[in-house]
Amino acid sequence: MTRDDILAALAKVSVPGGGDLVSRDLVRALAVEGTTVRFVIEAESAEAAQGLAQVRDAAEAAVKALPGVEDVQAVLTAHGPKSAPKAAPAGEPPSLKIGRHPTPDKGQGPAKIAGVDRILAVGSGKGGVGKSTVSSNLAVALARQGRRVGLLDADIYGPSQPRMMGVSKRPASPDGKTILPLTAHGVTMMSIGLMLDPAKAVVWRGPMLMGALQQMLSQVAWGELDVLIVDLPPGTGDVQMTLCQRSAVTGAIVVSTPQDVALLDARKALDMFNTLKTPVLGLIENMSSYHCPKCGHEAHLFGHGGVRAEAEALGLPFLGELPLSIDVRVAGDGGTPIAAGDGPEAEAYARLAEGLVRGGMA
Ligand SMILES: Nc1ncnc2c1ncn2[C@@H]1O[C@H](COP(=O)(O)OP(=O)(O)OP(=O)(O)O)[C@@H](O)[C@H]1O
Repeated sequence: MTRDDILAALAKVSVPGGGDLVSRDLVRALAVEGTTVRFVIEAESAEAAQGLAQVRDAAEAAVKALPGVEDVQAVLTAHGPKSAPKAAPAGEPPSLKIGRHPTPDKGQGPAKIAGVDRILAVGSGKGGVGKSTVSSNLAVALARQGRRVGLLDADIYGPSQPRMMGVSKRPASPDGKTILPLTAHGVTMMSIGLMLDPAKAVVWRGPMLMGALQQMLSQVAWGELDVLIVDLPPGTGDVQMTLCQRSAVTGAIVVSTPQDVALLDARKALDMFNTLKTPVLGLIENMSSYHCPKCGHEAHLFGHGGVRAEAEALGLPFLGELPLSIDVRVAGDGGTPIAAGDGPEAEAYARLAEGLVRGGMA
């Protein structure tokens, strides 16, 4: 059983309004693991998604009928805001030149992004604590709650959102100036990883990357958004400074694991946001607890509760804890964030998103 076999089966599933799942380009993040097949059907709008429930059932049945397939999981999602621009056809290079020297700050102060109500920066003191995973899942969880959400991958040194959100198309730039973002799992998204030839990116120097970040902030046509989530690079560097000084960032969220070493670094990130006068909206503990899938025993591999205690000590809100789970990694690697499905991890993200909406942060 290959991807092509599965796509051939999905091409036989008709869609209301004409065509089939493949010819209408509705299948995303197709993943085959052993005898399990996972994919996402992404409708053009929330209304269209409602009418596709039967199509999803038919798609699952069609794939399940293939020899060698035992389990099929199809998730139905919708594009975000109706006004979201259409993506460029696959492979079409943008006419825009990305990457240039940054323009000097003329002292005009932080700028708002037209149509965007709030900008939330997600940072971490050290790499690998799950900042990108939290950013993408939080974006998807908020979109599932009806918020209009954008996700900017500002991790210009190692962009991971295209992989985590299952997007690889190049964004279009019809006028050579405006960049049209893409849509995935109900989230409007943009990443420098979508604009660059990966082989060339590595030879870029800092200033060129900073110029590219400025372009992403000022030239992407985000449309109307309740919240734009910005996935920062780890640590405390130029990107954080450029973002907080040039854009009207509503606030920052700092992600940490519970270990002491991670917390030590998280404090540095908190100090940096203080220096930049960006309000810290709260802390999140990732990789908090682990439930053994075999026996259900709960373990705390990196400790537990350290981030909550740190937030209390600093007088900052503690926004929530997210479990360590292999499914979170597999989902992220497969291009469908775990928050797009059901289960305890998706529920943890839904609770986190609810808290942010209740607090007026998203
Ligand atoms: N709660 C979790 N459970 C299991 N795996 C996780 C969890 N959170 C993140 N991961 C995995 O840990 C790895 C690092 O996560 P991620 O890339 O989100 O971290 P990051 O802090 O953004 O790192 P970077 O420094 O590379 O930007 C990824 O493989 C991700 O799938």
